[in-house]
Amino acid sequence: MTGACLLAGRTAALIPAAGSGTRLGLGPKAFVEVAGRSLLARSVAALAPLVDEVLVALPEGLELPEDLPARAIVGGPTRQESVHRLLRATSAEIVLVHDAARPFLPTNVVHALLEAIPETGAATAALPVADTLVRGEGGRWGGVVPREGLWAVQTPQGFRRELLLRAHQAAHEEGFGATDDAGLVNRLGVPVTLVPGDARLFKVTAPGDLALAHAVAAVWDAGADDA
Ligand SMILES: Nc1ccn([C@@H]2O[C@H](COP(=O)(O)OP(=O)(O)OP(=O)(O)O)[C@@H](O)[C@H]2O)c(=O)n1
Ligand SMILES: C[C@](O)(CO)[C@H](O)COP(=O)(O)O
Repeated sequence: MTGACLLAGRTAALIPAAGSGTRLGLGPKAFVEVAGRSLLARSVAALAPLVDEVLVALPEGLELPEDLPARAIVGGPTRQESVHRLLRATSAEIVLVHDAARPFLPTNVVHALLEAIPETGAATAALPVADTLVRGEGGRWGGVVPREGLWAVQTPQGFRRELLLRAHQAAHEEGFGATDDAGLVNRLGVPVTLVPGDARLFKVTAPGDLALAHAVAAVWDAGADDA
């Protein structure tokens, strides 16, 4: 439990995996396989050795494969609600929230995140934006958005559980929706530390991402996470 030892208290990995995978179009996405292993199995395998427990939110009616070292709960209608339920299902002091849909998680990113959490109680993996950004207006170039200072946010995201639970409860009561958990915490006025992510941590979202995932798996599965 190398990573967990950096922090006092128990650490849990919370994996929202209850999505329907509409954009990918192959059924519940967490169960889609890349080179013989599901996205969920890959995410669980990356985190289990680094934390005290792994909790997974699944679509209603689906079960966790027996060989995965994790505990399952039923997820909610949105990613935010799935994470809220996961938070209420653990008593760990530190939580790492990681999309099942990001199957290639390098160990060094988890270690960097665990080291960063004590600073403010919240940290996320993210990458500086490297492409030119433009606003699209009716399918046409609507003007450049300066990319200086812009980061693309990934998971995992790490928090003191009490802080993230407070952020989720506030959002829930106010009917506020966000696309990630760090955004909910920052909304409370708490700074979120940005930790360098990794290009291989891309989210499998659309069919084209699956081809990329197969290519990464060929290298990843041969040489662990320093591929
Ligand atoms: N109600 C939901 C929706 C999403 N997720 C999870 O949140 C992560 C990121 O979501 P996304 O990539 O959008 O997955 P889906 O919701 O399955 O995709 P889509 O929007 O194409 O249906 C995924 O691991 C997904 O399983 C979840 O736990 N509960
Ligand atoms: C949480 C996330 O992966 C960070 O980039 C992202 O916001 C999830 O977005 P989605 O539209 O729910 O896939």
